[in-house]
Amino acid sequence: MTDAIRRAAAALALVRRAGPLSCLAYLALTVVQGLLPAGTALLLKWLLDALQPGADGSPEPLVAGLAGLGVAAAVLPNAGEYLRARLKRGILQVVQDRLFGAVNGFVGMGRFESPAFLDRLRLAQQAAGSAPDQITQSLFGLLQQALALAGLLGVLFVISPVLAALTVVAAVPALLMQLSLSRRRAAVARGMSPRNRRQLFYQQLMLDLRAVKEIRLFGTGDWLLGRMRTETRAINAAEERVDRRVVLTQAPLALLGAVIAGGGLIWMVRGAARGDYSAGDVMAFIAVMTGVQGGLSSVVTDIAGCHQALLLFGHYVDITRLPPDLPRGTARAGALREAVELDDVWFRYPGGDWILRGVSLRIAKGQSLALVGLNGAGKSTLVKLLLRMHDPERGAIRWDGTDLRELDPATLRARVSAVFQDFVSYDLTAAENIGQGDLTLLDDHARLASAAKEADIHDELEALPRGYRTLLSRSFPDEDDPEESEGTGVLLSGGQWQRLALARAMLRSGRDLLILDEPSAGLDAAAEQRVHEQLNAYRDGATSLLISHRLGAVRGADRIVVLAGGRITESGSHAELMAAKGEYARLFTLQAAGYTDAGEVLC
Ligand SMILES: Nc1ncnc2c1ncn2[C@@H]1O[C@H](COP(=O)(O)OP(=O)(O)OP(=O)(O)O)[C@@H](O)[C@H]1O
Repeated sequence: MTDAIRRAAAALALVRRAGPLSCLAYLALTVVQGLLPAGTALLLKWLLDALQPGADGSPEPLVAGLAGLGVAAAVLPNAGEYLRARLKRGILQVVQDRLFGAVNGFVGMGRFESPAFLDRLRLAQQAAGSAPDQITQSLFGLLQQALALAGLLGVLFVISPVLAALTVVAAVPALLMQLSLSRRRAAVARGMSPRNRRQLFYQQLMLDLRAVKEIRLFGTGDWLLGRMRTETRAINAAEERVDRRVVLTQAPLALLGAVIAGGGLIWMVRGAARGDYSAGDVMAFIAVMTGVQGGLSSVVTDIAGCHQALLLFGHYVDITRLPPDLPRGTARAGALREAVELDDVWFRYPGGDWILRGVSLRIAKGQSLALVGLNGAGKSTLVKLLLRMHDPERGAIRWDGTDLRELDPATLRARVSAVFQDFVSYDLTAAENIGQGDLTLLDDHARLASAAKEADIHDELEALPRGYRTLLSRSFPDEDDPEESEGTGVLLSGGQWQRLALARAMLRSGRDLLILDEPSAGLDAAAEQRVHEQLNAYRDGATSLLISHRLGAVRGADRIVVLAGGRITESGSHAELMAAKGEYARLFTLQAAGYTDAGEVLC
């Protein structure tokens, strides 16, 4: 209950923040609308009593009053709808800002790799879009209905206290039933969240340009459609079960209401025949009963809607109030003076086996270090730890002797530049794609072009239809030319994207540490050679970590380390490792033999 109050308070605070004036106006409208039914019933009773033979007083003012209330009843809902829509837009803006602000505030990436968290995030996103409006509507609706009911029950109480009491008592089971149903609905929404996300995944996959080719070639479209249908059917079946329960429980409750209303009318008519009630009383009773029945069912629906929205809204509130995923240090990472060191680092993903089992490694300032190892050895994981996307479970990583956990992560990351193996191809212009590396240089064409030159992609970008302003996507119309229905965007090749990602890293040149995770994957032989020449020149004297399966590219590094079985198993220069005849020498010889054989065949 306290949770519900806390969430309702949070939702109302949001509504007030989204539009204080609209909120006040909506409240005033709600109160006036709430008082309308009782006012109408009273005026009706007085009018009928005034029309009785021998009654004194003129009916005209009462007719005018009734007409006035009729106009108000017709006009006010429209004004209310306008205010509600206005509030809804404001609320949406605030909640989206807060939700995505909270998500962007996570230090690491562990939460994004947790299915349970992703389910909560989806529910929070859903709640952010609809719950505050639903809560406002149902809370204000409740206020309006409560006022209307209080007024109507007051009128009914004056006519017959017994009928008033019976009507209130009959509402209690309906209320309890609705609360239990809304709890069930929220549980279904929670239970269906993984299915909803999978359904969305299949939908997006079928629409994703990157997936279209494989789907066509492998003929997996119908299979994906079938999977999407299975999820949709399961979601529908769960919702259908709740809906059926709603209908089955509501029918007897409606019958109970009808019995009370019908019985009450018989009672009133008989009473009127005995002269206990006036014609105005009977008329007012009919108006009151109609209003009370409708009002009670609205109250019950509003409470249920509000309860359900509050349960859903809980996910939003929880996400926006989550504690930091990783402790956030406050010390500023200074310019690297000596080394970045991994000291007996152990790491595993939640529920998994150890990936790193006591890795100790020193990347000295000015040193170019290469890290090699088989697929799945943990090289990219080590990079994630260096950038503090995760914390080691045991051991520590130190930046000039300071544990990364003590550093402000933003200042640490500002000192590093990196190309990830799974870099992102943004649906943005070429300039913006490079500019993601340093947003302060987004409009500095000279710097963007110089980074592109270092990554050997400048000429190709310059040759695009709009040069650096060309949109690198076929998913959106060009913002500069929205009328062009065919779109003016261009798609780059895999190797061109790879070099663009490298340019993004190069824009951050001059940082203290450069991390290159497979920077030449997908490049043609000539481009690979040019890129590595550039990189070698760039890495000379700079502190860098290069990960590559192309051992020809790593041989020039000052030091090469081999990661195997979660540990550093070999370390030295290319010549030293070859002389040691260990795993590195085996892999290098294997690769070199492949080239030699090819050469021999060609010759
Ligand atoms: N988010 C994750 N959750 C669970 N396991 C993961 C996650 N990311 C990676 N792994 C696992 O950790 C291991 C190391 O993966 P990692 O990507 O670090 O290897 P790698 O050495 O970079 O491999 P490759 O040479 O193929 O790029 C793999 O077994 C992988 O399945």
